[in-house]
Amino acid sequence: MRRDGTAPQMSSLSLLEVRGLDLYFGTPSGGVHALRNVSLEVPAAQIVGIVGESGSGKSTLAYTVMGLLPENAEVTAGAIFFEGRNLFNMPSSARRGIRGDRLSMIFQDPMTSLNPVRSIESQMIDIQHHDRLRSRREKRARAIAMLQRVGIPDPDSRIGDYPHQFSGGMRQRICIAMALLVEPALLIADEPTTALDATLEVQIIRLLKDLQEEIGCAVLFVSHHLGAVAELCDRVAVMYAGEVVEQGTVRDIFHNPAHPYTRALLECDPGRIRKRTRTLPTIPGDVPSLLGVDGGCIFRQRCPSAFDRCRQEKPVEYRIGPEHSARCHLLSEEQKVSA
Ligand SMILES: Nc1ncnc2c1ncn2[C@@H]1O[C@H](COP(=O)(O)OP(=O)(O)OP(=O)(O)O)[C@@H](O)[C@H]1O
Repeated sequence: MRRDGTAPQMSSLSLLEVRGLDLYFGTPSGGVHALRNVSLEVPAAQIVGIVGESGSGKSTLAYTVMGLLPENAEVTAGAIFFEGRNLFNMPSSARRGIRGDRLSMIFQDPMTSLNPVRSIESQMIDIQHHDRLRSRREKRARAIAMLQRVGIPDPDSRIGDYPHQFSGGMRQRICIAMALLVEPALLIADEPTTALDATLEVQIIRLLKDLQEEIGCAVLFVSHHLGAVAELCDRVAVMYAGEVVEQGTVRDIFHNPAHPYTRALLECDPGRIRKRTRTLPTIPGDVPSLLGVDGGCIFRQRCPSAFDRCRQEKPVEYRIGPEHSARCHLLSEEQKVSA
């Protein structure tokens, strides 16, 4: 696994490539090792889900890609390539440019991205500031058309309203409209439906899928909700306590899970996926502390199949299929992904 920041060769078609990422948060109790050797790819125009229990590092990964980490975070290894360029080697002005233009994000709470004291109109015109060819009038017309597309009734008159004048579901639709107005190559959606009721969630998931197909952007979709991931995504990465323990196509993960953690999530109650239960099933035991993580398998304390080697040695990534891999000693040495 390359962790040196040299450009990727094997999968040069991917829009986003996260390679061997290690990240710590400095805290008074010591360094929280929140991401460990995380590698992930998002091919152009595909939807990749990241699923895992609370504290597994999903949001931290999303914020690292966006370049929106808090001051106590430090990336100690790895690289992130976006459209072939290492984001960590760019000046911050170039990174900001990419963030407003090629990369967009929607958050769990719409008010994270909406300014409560500015009208939707001024915020939607502002977000198009990279576009120097269109006039303000044209930008307003584009904003209205996008509001219409995401299902805001009477957008012509409502565009002048303020965020508090819309319901939670409508606010999230407005955030989606704003994020897609710049026609990003990659949209990062960090649990965008968690604050909504189940009916609204279904509507927002369908809207995201339709818009992704229309615009042709890729989506990195962070979620607790296995059903939503199964419905929306092409590929899935399963995270546990700061590591990607398994990744593959939706079919690989939901029909042929290889890692005991993924299996535990699915076997707890397979009907939950169908019934659209919105929280991840609870599996016995607790997520381990990320202070002073040792060299063994991170899942071993909760793993029904753990054996001696799991305590002594961290599993490498084993290839199970063309796009399917997992980090577990139960998988044979012959399937090891070449280093
Ligand atoms: N600013 C911070 N300072 C210290 N530790 C942090 C900080 N932000 C996150 N962490 C820790 O990093 C780990 C990963 O957190 P993260 O929020 O990325 O997980 P998550 O999978 O997104 O969880 P959730 O589903 O609850 O949002 C957790 O142990 C968390 O406590």
